[in-house]
Amino acid sequence: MVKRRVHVAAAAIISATGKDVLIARRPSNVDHGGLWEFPGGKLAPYETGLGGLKRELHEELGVEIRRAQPLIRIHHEYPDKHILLDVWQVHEFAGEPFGREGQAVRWVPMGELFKYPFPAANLPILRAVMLPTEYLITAEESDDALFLQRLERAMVEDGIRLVQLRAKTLDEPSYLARAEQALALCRRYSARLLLNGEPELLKHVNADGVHLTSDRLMSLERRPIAEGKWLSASTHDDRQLKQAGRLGCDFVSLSPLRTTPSHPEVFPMGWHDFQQLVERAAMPVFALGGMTRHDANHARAVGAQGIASIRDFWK
Ligand SMILES: Nc1nc2c([nH]c(=O)n2[C@@H]2O[C@H](COP(=O)(O)OP(=O)(O)OP(=O)(O)O)[C@@H](O)[C@H]2O)c(=O)[nH]1
Ligand SMILES: [Mg+2]
Repeated sequence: MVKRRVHVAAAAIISATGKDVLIARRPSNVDHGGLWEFPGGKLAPYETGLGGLKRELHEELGVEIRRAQPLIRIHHEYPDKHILLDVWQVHEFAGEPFGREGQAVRWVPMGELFKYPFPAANLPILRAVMLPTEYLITAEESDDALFLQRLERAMVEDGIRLVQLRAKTLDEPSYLARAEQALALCRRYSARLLLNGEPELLKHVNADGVHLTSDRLMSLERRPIAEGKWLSASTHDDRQLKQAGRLGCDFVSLSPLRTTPSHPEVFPMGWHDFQQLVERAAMPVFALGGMTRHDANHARAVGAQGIASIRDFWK
């Protein structure tokens, strides 16, 4: 059977406070009826993603998009069709959204999205909505006080809300002690903290998740931590991205985009190859390797969640 290919544009509409997202319930008589969704619909052959989305949001909700940014593109195989979900984050709109087709419409705090039943293709979208555009990877720092001072600066001045504690030069007791302190600081700023290392570290420090090295990623047969915690991993190629998909990683970094002083011997992939890899990834992907905040918009334009960096946030 040759499957139908359907291109759908959908919107994660963000409230003015930045805290809530608008979802709608699909009528019971259609495909995936009764499930919740991000408003949108099928594109006509002549439409672009954003063009079609503007029409759909007008038809379904009575709103006009003022400012939108690509969020994530998902390819998903349903039994009867191949679907491309082209999802945009809408930051500004005109009009008061209501269910013009009689559908229920609701503003939901981002952290509560997981409580609603969505179609199977939507899981990566939920993750993307909850994740920020910037992922801070901490630098090696021998002094705990200086470490905490730099981490706090990044949260206060750069607005960092997602942190990976990478400290390869510390032994385990020192790492765990630093992790406790970093976690307390992250909690004050509502930032999430992932531990870089073995999944078992979570038994000692109740952080938000774990980041796996690519070697560790490839050695695992199943997701090593519960669904309630975030699982991320370092990836460098298609094979590792596929493995991340199999394990159910919530997001990954993909590197090296550019050459960096830390890995001068590694050949960089550049934006073209990066875009091709991201297009087939099953989860949000952060671009890593010589990235700065100035690259974030471009990273989003080629399908990434945003950028990950050590140096740009560590001052
Ligand atoms: N709009 C939307 N569709 C989704 C989402 N997730 C998902 O799997 N889909 C699927 O993508 C397809 C979109 O179709 P749709 O019913 O919204 O299309 P439409 O607004 O153009 O309606 P129509 O074809 O009935 O006129 C459906 O098969 C739907 O189940 C989502 O979050 N939002
Ligand atoms: Mg629709």
